[in-house]
This record gives sequence, structure tokens and C-alpha cells, in this order.
Amino acid sequence: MEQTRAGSCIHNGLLQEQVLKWTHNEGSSKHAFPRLLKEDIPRIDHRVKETVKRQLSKMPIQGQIGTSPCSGGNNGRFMHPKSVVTRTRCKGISAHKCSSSRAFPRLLKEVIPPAELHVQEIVKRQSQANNLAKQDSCRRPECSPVFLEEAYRRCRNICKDYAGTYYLGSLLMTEERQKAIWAIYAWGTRIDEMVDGPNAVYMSTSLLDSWEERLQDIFDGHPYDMVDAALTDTVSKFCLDIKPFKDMIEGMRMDTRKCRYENFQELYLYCYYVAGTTGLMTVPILGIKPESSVSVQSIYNAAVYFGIANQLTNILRDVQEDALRGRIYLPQDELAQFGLSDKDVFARKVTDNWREIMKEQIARARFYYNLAEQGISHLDKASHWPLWSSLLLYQQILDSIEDNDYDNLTKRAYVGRTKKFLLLSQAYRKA
Ligand SMILES: CC(C)=CCC/C(C)=C/CC/C(C)=C/CC/C(C)=C/COP(=O)(O)OP(=O)(O)O
Repeated sequence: MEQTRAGSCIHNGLLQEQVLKWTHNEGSSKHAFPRLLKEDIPRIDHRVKETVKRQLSKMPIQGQIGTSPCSGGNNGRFMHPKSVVTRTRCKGISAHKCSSSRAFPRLLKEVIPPAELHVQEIVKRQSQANNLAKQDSCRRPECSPVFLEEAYRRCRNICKDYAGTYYLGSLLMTEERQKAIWAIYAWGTRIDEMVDGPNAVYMSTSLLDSWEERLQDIFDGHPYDMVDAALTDTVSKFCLDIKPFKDMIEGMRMDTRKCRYENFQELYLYCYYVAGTTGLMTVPILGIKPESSVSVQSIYNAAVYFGIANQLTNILRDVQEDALRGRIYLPQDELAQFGLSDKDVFARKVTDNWREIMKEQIARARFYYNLAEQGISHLDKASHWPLWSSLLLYQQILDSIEDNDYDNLTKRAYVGRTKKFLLLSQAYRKA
């Protein structure tokens, strides 16, 4: 099987009758869930489900195999996406399901963002759409190879400049996959820079609306500039669905509206929007192992958890930097439970209470990394090393905060070069 045939990988995975009994209820004690969450964690399963369904419905049905990688070979042994989705419904890893059976952390009290119905409606609409028409949308636009090469080179540079760790992971991937990863990253970063960068004051909802229109153009095969062109090529090559991209823009909207998060429910949704979506975009690129015995939904869930864990980590690493921009991502109710407030964050004083809340936050991020880990082995073999590497590198940031005695108010957690290389070889052994 060709590694680029992400779609066929997914379908092959689904051909397996067995269904996942993913083990997050049996996680090692090292990763037992921290004290913070009491009852439940927010549900975004419906969002992930929608993406999986949409993604699958873009794949060809039997006898309609085209020439693009996304509609790849497999000797015509595709199943109809609809039947696939039905059979795999609700199987697999889901963090909120494990809440009752684990010692869930203390902090989380409320339940579920109310977006479920909205998303369910989209799922319904999508499942009614015509598969042939969707196959058309996977056709690759004509584009000169030289132009595309330059477009991807620009994306690579953006990724290298803005996301060192992510870039390092991408270097371990096959060429086609790394290019796709760079294109997605470059697209997201350009928008993120408008929200977070030096020109953030000029950011407005209407500007984000116009980027959303431009996103549609990218998916329709009408890129506006080179970075867009790379993404157009990527979405057609890997048959990516637009929904997670739109959700990411929604996350940016949220960032322009909000600079405080009342509770973990709110923060979780934000993390899904700005980082979990990257996981959803990336699974078709990484490819699912043909012999995977778990549901596709579970694998997408794990990918979302990876993004969430990464975002929680970045929030802990960047507390001070964010505070300087007037932003505090730590849930307000959790700060209060530890006798802390915004004032303490701005005062940059590392107290025992601060250390205690940091321990809980770190434990929570590790919990999500642990969930993400369980998805890696179900991806195409060539994606294991890059993913283990990113996972270990990101987790090392948490270790580094601990090594700094939880001082992320005056110090920035950092992973040195030597450590990075050691982690790459550790990741290689795990892969
Ligand atoms: C586990 C399974 C099944 C799939 C994984 C699917 C993937 C690759 C998900 C990626 C999720 C993720 C880590 C999203 C965040 C991406 C990102 C660009 C983060 C920022 O990059 P850093 O390298 O942390 O940047 P810094 O330079 O700020 O450190």
C-alpha cells in the first residue's frame, strides 16, 4: 500500500470486524488522571465524529476508484463509506467516558458545551451528500511542479520559523507527508499571526470572515497566493475535509473575543478549536494502518487529544508571555480553588499554591498525551517515529516546568538540543 493513500488506509482499517476496546481506563498509574476533574470532561466527540464522517464520505465507493492518492488502490476493496460509519459508530477511545471509572481530577465540574445539536445537523446533511460529487472535489488542480515546489518551500520555512518542535517531527516523515504538514501549518499560522502577532490590533471578525471565504476558495481549487496553493494541492491530494479548518478559524474568533476562560469546559473547547483540529486535519495525511483493529473514530479522537495536550502544554509554557498580552488561559475557577487570581499571575510570584495548581495542570496535560499515545500504533508504520518524537518532545516541556520547580512565571520551559536528540532516539525505539 502506498503511504500517501491515506483514504484507502482508512477504509482498510474499517474493513476489520474487530472493534476497539481502547485502554484508557487501564492507563498506567503514572498517567492516572489528576485531581482536577471531578465529574466529566467536555465532549467534543460529536465534532470529531462529524469530521470522520465527512472525511470518509469523501472517499470513493467501490468501483469508483480514481487516480488521486486519496482515492487510491486497494484493488477495489472499498466499502461504502456510509456502511463503514454505521458499523464503527461510538466505538473506541473517549476521554469523558473514562471519567467515571478513573480517579478523575478535582477541578472540572460542569458539563459539555452545547454545540452538539448544531454539529449533528451538519453530520446528517453530509451523509446525504452525493459521493460522486465529493470525488470530484478531490481532483487535483493543474499546477506547475516548479510553482508548487516553491509554494511548499515557503510553507516549510514558515513551519521551521514558527514551530520548532512540530517542524522537527515533520522532518522524520515521508516527503509527501511533510509537505502536507507544512502546508497546513503555514495556512494556520498566517491566520494565528493576525490574531496573536504584532498586527493583532487590526484583527476583526470581518477579517476572519474573509479568510474563511478564502479557505473555501482554497478548497474549490482557487488559491489566492503561494501558501494557499500548497494547501490546495494538499487538500486535493489527501482529500481533506474543510470542517476542521473552519473550526480552527472559529478558534481564532474565540481568541479575539475572549481573554479569560471560566472553567475547563471553555478551555477544552478552545483547545479543540485551535489545536485539536490540527489532529483531525492530519490523520488522513499520516494514514491509518490497513490492519488496524480499532474504529476510525477512536483514531481521530486520539489525534484530537494530541492537539489538546499540546495546547495545554503550550498554555503552561507560555503563562507569562500570554499574561503580558493580557491573556490568562488557566481556568478562572481552578485558580480560585487554589486561592489564586489573575493578580497572582501578573505578580509573577511562584508560591506553594501556584506549584500545586501547576502540578494538577501538568497531570491533566499528561493524561491527554496518554490518550493520544494509544492512537499512534494504529497509524501507518512510517508515521510512528515522527509522532512518538513530537509526543516525547512536547511532554519534555512539562518535565522542564517541573525541573524549574514550577516557575513558569519568570522562566520559559525549554528543551535543549542534546535532550532533543536523545528523545528522537528514544522515540525511534518506541516506534
Ligand atoms: C495520535 C494520532 C492518532 C494522531 C496525531 C495527529 C497529529 C499529528 C496531531 C497534531 C496535534 C498537534 C501537536 C497540534 C499542534 C500543532 C502545532 C503546530 C503546535 C505548535 O508547534 P510547536 O512546535 O509547539 O511550536 P513552538 O515553537 O511554540 O514550540
